[in-house]
Amino acid sequence: MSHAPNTLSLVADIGGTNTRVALADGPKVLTETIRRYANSEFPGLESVLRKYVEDEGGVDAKAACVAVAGPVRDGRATMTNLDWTIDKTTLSRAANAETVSILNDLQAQGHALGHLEADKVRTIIPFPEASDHAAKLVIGVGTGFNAAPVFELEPGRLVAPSESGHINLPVQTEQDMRLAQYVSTAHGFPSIEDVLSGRGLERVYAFLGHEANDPRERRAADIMQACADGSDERATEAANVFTRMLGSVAGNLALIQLPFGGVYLVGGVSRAFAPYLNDFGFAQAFRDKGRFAGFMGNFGVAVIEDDYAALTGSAAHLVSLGA
Ligand SMILES: Nc1ncnc2c1ncn2[C@@H]1O[C@H](COP(=O)(O)OP(=O)(O)OP(=O)(O)O)[C@@H](O)[C@H]1O
Repeated sequence: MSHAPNTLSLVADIGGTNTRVALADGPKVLTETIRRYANSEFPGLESVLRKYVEDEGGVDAKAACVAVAGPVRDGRATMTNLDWTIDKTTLSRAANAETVSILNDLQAQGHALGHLEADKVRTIIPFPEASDHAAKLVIGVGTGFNAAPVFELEPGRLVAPSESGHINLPVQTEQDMRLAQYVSTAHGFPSIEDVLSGRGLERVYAFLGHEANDPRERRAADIMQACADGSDERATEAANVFTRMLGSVAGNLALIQLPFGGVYLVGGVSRAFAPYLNDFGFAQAFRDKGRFAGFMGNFGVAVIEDDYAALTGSAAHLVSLGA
């Protein structure tokens, strides 16, 4: 398929395992152009984008934006598990575009808010009245954990990046303390991401086995499947522990950023947990902030059930740059 020149932009979401690439018309991602590539099969971003252009039968993009699961500094991204150089020079060469931008993937998720289909936003805690300009907060739980506040300013939207998955796990109960110690013994430091991620859920399951003197291991997707069919009590308990920790951490981040416009959970693990958050105590843990428990009622919470939201956010960001 070939498109008219200089009307479309090229967007990509580089995750821990896969890169998704698409074309966008303004903030709208053209779903029929979305393609997914396994990172392990490519030496770098340039070759993935070249393959995409080839697969699409030629692309002439006026702008390009990539969302990267890793910190971005001075237009250069580094990834924890991937030896790719991602900078503006590489991107403009690969995409042959005038305007290029590199975002952290959670920044892209923040830029997607307001551009997603209504049926992709699942309310967990109802949203109280808020002004259109109220701050929002996106929290990503997938291969890793991260968060980004979203501010509506006069010149446009600001989504501030962070690396909040790497701060200490909060400890409130005796069990939290033992879980933090368990993670610390294995990894030297108990970070939020060590528990609140796909691998983290597997770790919580292993921790419960360690506590019960009955060690067993299961993959994250199997744990959620066992939760759904009620076939493994430990899986249900692991999902409960995970949900309460997620509520507690989301509440902490809400108190730091004051997102009166809402908290949005994104990522593959958030989507897998969406049907369980209410039953497993997310709201109670979110509000469990002592004398600020009532104040926590200011924040609504929703799950974004759209695997391509980072692509939409990248496209929306290019529009805001005037591309
Ligand atoms: N059904 C499921 N229940 C719970 N966790 C799951 C499920 N399916 C996948 N996961 C976990 O979700 C994580 C992947 O999350 P996500 O889909 O957000 O990927 P990502 O971080 O964007 O990167 P990539 O697409 O490259 O994997 C993995 O840790 C995996 O174990």
